[in-house]
Amino acid sequence: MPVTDQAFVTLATNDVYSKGALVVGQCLRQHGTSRQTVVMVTQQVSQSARAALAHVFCEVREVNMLDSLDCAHLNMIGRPELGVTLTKLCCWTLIEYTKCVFLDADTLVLCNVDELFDYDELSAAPDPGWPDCFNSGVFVFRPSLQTYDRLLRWAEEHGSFDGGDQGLLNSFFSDWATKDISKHLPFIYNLSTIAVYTYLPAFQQYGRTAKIVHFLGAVKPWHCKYERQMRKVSLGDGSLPHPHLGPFLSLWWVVYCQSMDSSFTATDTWQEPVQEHQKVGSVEVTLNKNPHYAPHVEDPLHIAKASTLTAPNEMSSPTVKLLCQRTYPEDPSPGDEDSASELTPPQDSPPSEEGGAIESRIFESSQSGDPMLELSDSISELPVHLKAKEDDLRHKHRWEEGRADYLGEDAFDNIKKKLDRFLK
Ligand SMILES: O=c1ccn([C@@H]2O[C@H](COP(=O)(O)OP(=O)(O)O[C@H]3O[C@H](CO)[C@@H](O)[C@H](O)[C@H]3O)[C@@H](O)[C@H]2O)c(=O)[nH]1
Ligand SMILES: [Mn+2]
Repeated sequence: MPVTDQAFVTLATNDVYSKGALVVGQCLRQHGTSRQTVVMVTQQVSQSARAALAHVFCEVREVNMLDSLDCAHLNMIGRPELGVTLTKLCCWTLIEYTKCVFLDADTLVLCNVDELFDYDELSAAPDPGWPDCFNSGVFVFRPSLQTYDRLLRWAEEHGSFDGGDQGLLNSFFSDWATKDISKHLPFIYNLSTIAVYTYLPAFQQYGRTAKIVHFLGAVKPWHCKYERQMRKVSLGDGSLPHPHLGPFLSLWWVVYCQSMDSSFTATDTWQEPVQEHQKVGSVEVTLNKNPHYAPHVEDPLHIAKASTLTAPNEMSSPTVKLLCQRTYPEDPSPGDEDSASELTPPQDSPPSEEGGAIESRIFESSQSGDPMLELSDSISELPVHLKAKEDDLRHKHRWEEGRADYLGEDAFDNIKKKLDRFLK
C-alpha cells in the first residue's frame, strides 16, 4: 500500500545534478518504495530535464534557489559551487508530508530503504571527515514551516561553517553527536565513497552490507566516461577514481541509462505532466503531478493554508545572503527548443558511448555554471597535456579535502619520491 504522507526527497539546481536526481528516483522505484518521491528543482533546470524527472518521480517541485555566497568557507573545502546547497533547506517546506528522507542527488540506493522512516528528525549518519558531525547527504526530517523559518534565521545570524548546508545543519542540530544515539543512522545508509580509500579494510569487511552509496566530493559518476556496450566506466584517461569504486560507478551508469531509456519507451502515451502553481507564503511552488506514477495525494496544496513563512528575499545578512530568484518559468512557447515534445528520440539513433543520443538531447542545455564541473565534464576531450593539468588539479582538490589516496598516488613511497625530486 502506498504511504501518501511520507516521501523521499532530493534536489537538483541545474541539469547536471538532474542526472544524479534521475538515478535516485529510478533506484527508489526499482526497489519498490511504498513512499512518495519528490525532486525539488530550481528555475535553472530546463523543461526537458524536468520532463525526464517527472517520468521517474511522483512530484517535481520548483523551489527558490538559496545561496550562501560564502566564498571564504567554500574555498576552504575547495568546493565554490556548494553555496547553492542551502536550497536543500526548502525540503522543510514540504509540509503535506509528515516525515521525509532527504537523499543527495549523488547517492545510489542499492535496495529498499523504507525502514529509514522508522527514524525521527534529525537522524543522519556520521560524516567520514569529522564523525562528530553528521553528513547531510542522507537525513530523516519532519517538514515544518516553523523549522524552515528558524533555519533561515539561523543562516542569517550564524552563517554556515563550511558555506554549505552541512555546516549550517550541524550547528542547528548541534546535539546530534551526543544526545540520542537512536538518531545516528548506520554508516551503510550513507557509505561515502571517500571511506573506500580512507579505510579500505573496513570497506572490505562491511562494504557488501551497504544500502546507500554516496559519491561525496568533487568527482561525480556523471563526470566519468561510460562505454555502454562494454559497460565500462572510467575517467577520460581510462583510469578510475579508485579501483574499488568501479562496480558502484558501473551500476550508477546502468541505472542512468535505464532511466533515460524508460523515459521514452512509451512515447505514444507520454503526456506532459500537469503543472500546478501554488503560492506558499512568499514561496511559489510548481507541482508537476505525473499522471503515470504519482500515487493519489488528497490535497497536496493544503500547504498554502498553513503558511507562516518569512520571505527569504526580505532577509539580508553580511554572512549569508539568501538569493531569491524568479520561482517558475513561463510556459514554454510553441517551438521552444526546451519543450518536452521535442524530446522524442529518433527511433534509429544508435546508443552513443556516454549514455546514448537520448541523454545528449535531454541534457544538451546542461550548464552547471561551474568551471570545475564543466572542466570535468569535458575531460575526455582534453588534449593530453591539459589532462595532466586537470589530473593535478583534481589531485590537489582531493588532497586539500583530506581525501588523500594513501594506498595509491599518495602512498608514502610516492610522496617520498616526489620529495626527493623536489629536494634534489
Ligand atoms: O550545483 C549544485 C550543487 C549541489 N546540488 C545539490 O546539493 C547536493 C549536495 O552537493 P554535493 O555535490 O552532493 O555535495 P557533497 O560532495 O556530497 O558534499 C558535502 O557537503 C555539501 C555542502 O555542505 C552537503 O550538501 C553534502 O550533503 C555533503 O555530503 C547535491 O547532491 C545536489 O542534490 C545541486 O543541486 N546543485
Ligand atoms: Mn553529495
